[in-house]
Amino acid sequence: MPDNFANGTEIEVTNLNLWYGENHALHDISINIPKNSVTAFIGPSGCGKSTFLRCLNRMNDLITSCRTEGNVGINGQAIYTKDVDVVDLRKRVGMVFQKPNPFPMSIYDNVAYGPRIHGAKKNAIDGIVEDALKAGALWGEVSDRLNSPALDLSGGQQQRLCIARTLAVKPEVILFDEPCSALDPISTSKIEDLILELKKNYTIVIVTHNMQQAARISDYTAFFLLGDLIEFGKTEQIFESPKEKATEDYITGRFG
Ligand SMILES: Nc1ncnc2c1ncn2[C@@H]1O[C@H](COP(=O)(O)OP(=O)(O)OP(=O)(O)O)[C@@H](O)[C@H]1O
Repeated sequence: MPDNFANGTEIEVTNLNLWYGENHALHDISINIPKNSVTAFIGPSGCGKSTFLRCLNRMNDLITSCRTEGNVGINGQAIYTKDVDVVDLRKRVGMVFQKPNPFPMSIYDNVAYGPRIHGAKKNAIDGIVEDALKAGALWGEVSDRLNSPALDLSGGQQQRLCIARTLAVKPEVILFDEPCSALDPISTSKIEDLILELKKNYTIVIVTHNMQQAARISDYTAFFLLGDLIEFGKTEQIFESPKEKATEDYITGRFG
């Protein structure tokens, strides 16, 4: 497993196991995820990609049947210890979901929401909103209608708004759970360009069903199968010379 990344390690996972009730859904996962890179999680439906992604900001805590063992460190800080403030953790490790989910409020208020909760000064909010919308590649399309309802935006614009909303609280990591699966090809391409831009400043982890997308935008790829992490490496290596037969079978379309 590569662990001497050019920019260092951002996320360190050691022997992570997860159960939903009796269902042992993740088996002893260990992986180091590099800083300032895009890492893609691929694998057939139900293999645990989204479950594992949600472990990285303790989103599974919200599921009562779910139990986790093992360690996850973000920038050297363990996140499964008792003293961790999960609200602060989710600010550090933001998440963008499959379906754009803006709040039913204005474009401005969507982006201002997080900074306000986290105590940003009133006179700083305008600047934060503008910067986040610019970084989310949406400013040019909405700067003259910041007070319009976010739900009036197109699906692709809503997804970029959700990214801007995540950026507004200055995360270290952004988790994307199939962010383009509800979008058309043009909106998808805008989000992919944005992800490539964002990796300069953030560590990105993306779950995708779309192998072309993984090949286009990720630096590293992890292949999961039935709750196991089968193989992890540079994307080029995983797609061109996988070490495991199961990886090869999956990427060549023999199953999944
Ligand atoms: N909230 C939940 N409660 C109980 N079991 C769950 C829950 N979410 C997922 N699972 C189970 O955990 C396993 C992994 O599911 P998960 O959604 O993480 O897989 P996935 O690889 O992301 O799938 P897909 O590509 O279809 O989204 C599956 O057996 C699934 O049924």
